[in-house]
Amino acid sequence: MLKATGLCKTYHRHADTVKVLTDLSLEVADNEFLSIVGASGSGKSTLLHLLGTLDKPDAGTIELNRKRIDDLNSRERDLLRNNTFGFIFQFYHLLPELTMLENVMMPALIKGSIFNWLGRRKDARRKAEAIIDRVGLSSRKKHRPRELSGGEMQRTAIARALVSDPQVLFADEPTGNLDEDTGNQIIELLKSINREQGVTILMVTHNLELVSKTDRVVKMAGGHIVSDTPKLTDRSLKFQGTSDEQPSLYQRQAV
Ligand SMILES: Nc1ncnc2c1ncn2[C@@H]1O[C@H](COP(=O)(O)OP(=O)(O)OP(=O)(O)O)[C@@H](O)[C@H]1O
Repeated sequence: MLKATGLCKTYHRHADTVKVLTDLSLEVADNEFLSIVGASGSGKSTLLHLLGTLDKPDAGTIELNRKRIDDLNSRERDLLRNNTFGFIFQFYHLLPELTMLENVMMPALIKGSIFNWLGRRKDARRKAEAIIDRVGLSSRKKHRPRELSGGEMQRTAIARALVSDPQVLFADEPTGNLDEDTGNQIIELLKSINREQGVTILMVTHNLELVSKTDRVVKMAGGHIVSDTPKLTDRSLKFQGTSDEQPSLYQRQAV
């Protein structure tokens, strides 16, 4: 349902040019939970930004449900991002002066027309409260972001991304600032959102432990996809190496 073909992206800064993506193609099916890995600077965030229409490719096309989305004007892109996509970033991007509940309500308030503002506010509040409950933060609704822990801020960011019922969730290092246990809680939350609500998730991460919990792993290097590992299950794993070696993720093969 999300299909990128022949994507190219070069950044220009003063006299420097940085060629980041070259002829990259990728198809992501509905309801997939895909992780994107690779060395720092390999273009993972750039790819996520292009797919999420936060930036435009220099060449190539991006389709969502067989419709081009790379050539939309800025108003059409805003609508797509508000109605169909959700975004979770490493640094949360919460508005500091708003309460946690208001932060979560914000996308639902922006969505739709300026008419019936009061009715929409009521709906947005009801929806936000249900999602806050889902992410386990009902007791923190009146807190400002500075009064929340890192894990709570990230769960707030997830709730905010979900409030407008996205089809696709883009997560850029969603556990990057969190300790291992909190990171695991976040990944379990993303997994349940993927399974129970059928939200397609594309996640950039450096954390191989988290990667192993996703359906499919795309590895990038030098502006290309260098490996694309399909869904792995315990029974479909074949380990290379001796039995007493711990197999790494990239030694696993789907059979
Ligand atoms: N706006 C920009 N202008 C100029 N260069 C940029 C810009 N954004 C990214 N780059 C460069 O493009 C390359 C790829 O960046 P990108 O953020 O996509 O990598 P990444 O794989 O996500 O890295 P990391 O794992 O460190 O976050 C880097 O060399 C980066 O310096």
